[in-house]
Amino acid sequence: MNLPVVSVILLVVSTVHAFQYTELAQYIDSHQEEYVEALRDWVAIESDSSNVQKRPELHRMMEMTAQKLRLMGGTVELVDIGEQELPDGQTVTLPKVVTAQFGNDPSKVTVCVYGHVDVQPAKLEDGWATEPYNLTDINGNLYGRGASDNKAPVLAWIHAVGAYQALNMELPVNVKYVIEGMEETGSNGLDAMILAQRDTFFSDVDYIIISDCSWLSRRPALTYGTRGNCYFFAEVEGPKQDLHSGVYGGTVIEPMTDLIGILDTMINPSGKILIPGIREAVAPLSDEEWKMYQDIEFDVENYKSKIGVSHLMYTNKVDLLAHLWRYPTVTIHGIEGAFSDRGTKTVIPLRLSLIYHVIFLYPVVVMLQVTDYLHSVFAKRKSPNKLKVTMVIGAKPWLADPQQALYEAGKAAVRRVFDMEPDLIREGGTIPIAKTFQDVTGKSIIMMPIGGFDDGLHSQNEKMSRYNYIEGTKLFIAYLNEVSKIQKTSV
Ligand SMILES: C[C@H](N)C(=O)N[C@@H](Cc1c[nH]cn1)C(=O)O
Repeated sequence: MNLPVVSVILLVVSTVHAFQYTELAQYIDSHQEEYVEALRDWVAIESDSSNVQKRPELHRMMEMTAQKLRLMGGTVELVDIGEQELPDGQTVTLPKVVTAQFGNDPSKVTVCVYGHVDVQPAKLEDGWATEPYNLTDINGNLYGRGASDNKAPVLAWIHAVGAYQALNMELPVNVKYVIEGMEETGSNGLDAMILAQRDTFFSDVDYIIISDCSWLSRRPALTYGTRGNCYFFAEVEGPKQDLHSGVYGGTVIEPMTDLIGILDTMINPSGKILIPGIREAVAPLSDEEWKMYQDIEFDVENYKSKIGVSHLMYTNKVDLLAHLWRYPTVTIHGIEGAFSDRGTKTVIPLRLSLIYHVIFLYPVVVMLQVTDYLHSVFAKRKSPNKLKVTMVIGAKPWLADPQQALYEAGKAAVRRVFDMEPDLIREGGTIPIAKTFQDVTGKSIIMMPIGGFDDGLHSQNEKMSRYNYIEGTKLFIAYLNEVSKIQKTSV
């Protein structure tokens, strides 16, 4: 006689646990304007971590982030990570790291979402069509510095948890956040914080999720590798002051000539790195990788037109992707101290610094190889000037196995939201902290980008499309559900 009652109870239980994706997705769609306003508020903060003058803005950004999470009822901390030493020996306070926690049910999977709210520099006069710190919606694209890198993705992760809360739905996993303000300068201070909190904040974390990269095409992607990068200054110092080029030119061995001379020995016009030991340290592309790259959606013509060039270093897709994702290169960023204004100043600058990147694998190897090489090339010039080479950022590469359950969950979430299979890709940029997360916590990482292929990260007119922002939020909602299904021991 009791039978019907039991079956009713079972029915109720299964309804409560069903994933109500449709309701959550509708909630996201109907709160779209609110999310755009939240992004507008964040983009308005000039949280440029590379400019110490902007440090108060960065502190404000961290406080705003913490406050948003506090208002959602999270357990939030602003973790002091100490000071940053500047090249001139002065020190400035590092922006605090925001940690937050939603749920602590030991029977559930715990994910930790990492993101950053600092940005690269931007000025209208650099060629932006709109004010970089005033989010501007043009045809469904939200233009503003940091919109895609990485403010909208961080907000999307916050909205994802907020949607579950607003609909009174239980979160399928415990969610932690680590949000920092120094990613764009190499995540200063974060390694030490992760190490210090390994057995506390990170002790129950099962998986780490990072959404700080972009799709390669219009097809959603999951990212399983990032390049590392080493940032150098090579300074050549000559006469004790700038010199009139007519009065002294021809007698002086110029710092600029020395600097350009050594610059020309680092990489040849075909992209071959001339610094010994750098290219050779990277394994050749395997047959399996070749096949994977071949299957990836990547339109070379589209890529050329996106960046506005008629020719690239390589013509076929696989070579291009391999040189974008896994082979090292040298990129030159600037010469500090040189005359750069309009006009015809005739002066020999006394001191110049070459600012460049060697995008590669392990910073320690690169630092030694590059420093030794440049000094040896410089020595051959027999110049009386002085060369000083300094590596100011050494960010490690990261690589994961995309066969893991974590990626299967990612594929299922992409299928749910976009009704297609994601591309499995690598990223040419660096997430400086990814390798530390992997090494210190021993946990698996997935990178789940929502940025578009044409977002213009670090460039003029950076944007995030409404489509990617809103559908990306749905993707995170779906992912929380998919990742909750992984057995806690399975990786
Ligand atoms: C991929 C990520 N959004 C990013 O842009 N990372 C930076 C990290 C950085 C900055 N300086 C050194 N590393 C990048 O790859 O440039």
